[in-house]
Amino acid sequence: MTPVLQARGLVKRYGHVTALDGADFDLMPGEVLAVIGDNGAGKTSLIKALTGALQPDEGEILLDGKPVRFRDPLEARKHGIETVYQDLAVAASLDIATNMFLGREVRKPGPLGTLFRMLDKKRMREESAKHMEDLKIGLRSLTQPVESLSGGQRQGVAVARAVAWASNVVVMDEPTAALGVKESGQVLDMIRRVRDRGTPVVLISHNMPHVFEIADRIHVQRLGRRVAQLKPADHNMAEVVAIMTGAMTVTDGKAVVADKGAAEAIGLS
Ligand SMILES: Nc1ncnc2c1ncn2[C@@H]1O[C@H](COP(=O)(O)OP(=O)(O)OP(=O)(O)O)[C@@H](O)[C@H]1O
Repeated sequence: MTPVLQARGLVKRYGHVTALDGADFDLMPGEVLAVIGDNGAGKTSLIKALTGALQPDEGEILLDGKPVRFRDPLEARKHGIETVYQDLAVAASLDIATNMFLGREVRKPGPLGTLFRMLDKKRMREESAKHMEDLKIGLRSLTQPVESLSGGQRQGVAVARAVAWASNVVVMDEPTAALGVKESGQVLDMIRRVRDRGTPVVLISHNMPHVFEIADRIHVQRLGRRVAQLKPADHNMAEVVAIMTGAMTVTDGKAVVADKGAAEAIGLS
């Protein structure tokens, strides 16, 4: 099976700091792939390179097996790759339907739209309502401003927007970081629905229980490169954390102690 999105040997240097040091990446069709790693492991840099927000110094990116180069996030979006950023890029004072169509406004048909640039608010509301329903995001009214929503509902709007436009990949950077238990649960449900719709999801997360709950596979990033690809069913959380920190490595699909001192320090071995 050809990966939907792939990277080979990505390198990104910031002066003396090497954020990406030959990073590989593979996202398979229809999966939720969690990207985990310690602080500074290069998760954000990897995701930025894959979504056009950063230009790698070396390496290549392939979409459906074909080499691509995204000069900016807009170009990645044109290729069906949508990103939900941690700092929720929703416009708080605008209503939900307008947020869904931000940057992609639908104009009225005929001269009202082409000459007078009038927005087709009705159509945008109807389409937004359909997307919200698809993802089971229960909102009373799409004309309420986003600032009147709870954190989880705002996240819902950001996710729904990404999903609505993503034809290939949805990338989410810590989507549950700022949310409570119930709201996190709703976002995880939403991610499942996106996957069930057939769109693969890349999820950066520090939250190991969430990763284990939702991911089909885990990409472990360490010191600027991918050090393991795992299935949550094959490992327990302690092992995965040990691999993330370098206390263990994966050899022939099995986690083995690589650094005895570090492994003992986290209660393994
Ligand atoms: N714009 C930048 N200028 C200089 N150094 C940078 C820049 N962006 C990232 N870095 C450095 O590159 C390394 C990787 O950073 P990156 O943000 O990709 O890691 P991360 O795994 O996402 O970390 P975190 O979990 O803390 O967000 C770090 O050492 C970081 O300080």
